[in-house]
Amino acid sequence: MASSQIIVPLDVSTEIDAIALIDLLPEVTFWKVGLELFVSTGANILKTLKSRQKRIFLDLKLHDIPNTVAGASRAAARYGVDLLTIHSTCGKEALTLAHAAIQQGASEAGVPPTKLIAITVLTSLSARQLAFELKIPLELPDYALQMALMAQEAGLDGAVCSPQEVGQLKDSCGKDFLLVCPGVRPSWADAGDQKRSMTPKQAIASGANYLVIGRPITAAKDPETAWQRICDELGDV
Ligand SMILES: O=c1ccn([C@@H]2O[C@H](COP(=O)(O)O)[C@@H](O)[C@H]2O)c(=O)[nH]1
Repeated sequence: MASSQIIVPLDVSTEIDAIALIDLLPEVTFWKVGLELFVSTGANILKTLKSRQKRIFLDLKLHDIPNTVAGASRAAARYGVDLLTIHSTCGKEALTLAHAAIQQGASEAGVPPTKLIAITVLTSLSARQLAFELKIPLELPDYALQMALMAQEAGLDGAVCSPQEVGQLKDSCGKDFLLVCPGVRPSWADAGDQKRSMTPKQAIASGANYLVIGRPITAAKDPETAWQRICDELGDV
């Protein structure tokens, strides 16, 4: 296990706060830019991260009709980001077009193609919510698997899932299908709004390629110590 498998979200609303976090945690090599920061400040932060040789997960969770997600994916790929998210519930046609648009955007910009990964079931949802609020009749792990398989058939590079489903998805989708797990919580951290958590060590042992760990680090009294504690706990997994 390398600390390079941990992605830390920049869930702040100003560029100043984002840069303060990046400076505070120089050992973090992979940062996530999500909706709060991107909507608040635009794409400038991507240039800042690139100028510091950081890897970028652009977590925009695209969800729209095929033509629109394709346009947005093409535009995102031109930034040369490493990962981009789209909701699997856009459907297979939208996923396929978005994936093709990324190849086009990347080749126009002369950058390596962004890996497009599909959100299966948000880690903030419980099995009960999936059944009673979203009216999905499948059991949650089976639904997450079906979403991942559809994304794989559409040519996507991977999926986002909770650590609780990652083992089953890895077995079914194979080792080359990238699995990124948010909803990761060390035993000493609050779950907050995450409903299907596991510890970092359990998530990696179950097959996650990358872990997204935010508040246990960024909202800690001492983020550097929290980061180091997580790296130490992962040790030799
Ligand atoms: O299913 C998902 C997809 C994305 N996320 C994002 O990951 C981080 C998690 O942050 P924590 O502070 O560790 O809870 C956050 O940016 C989410 O937008 C997710 O949690 N679940």
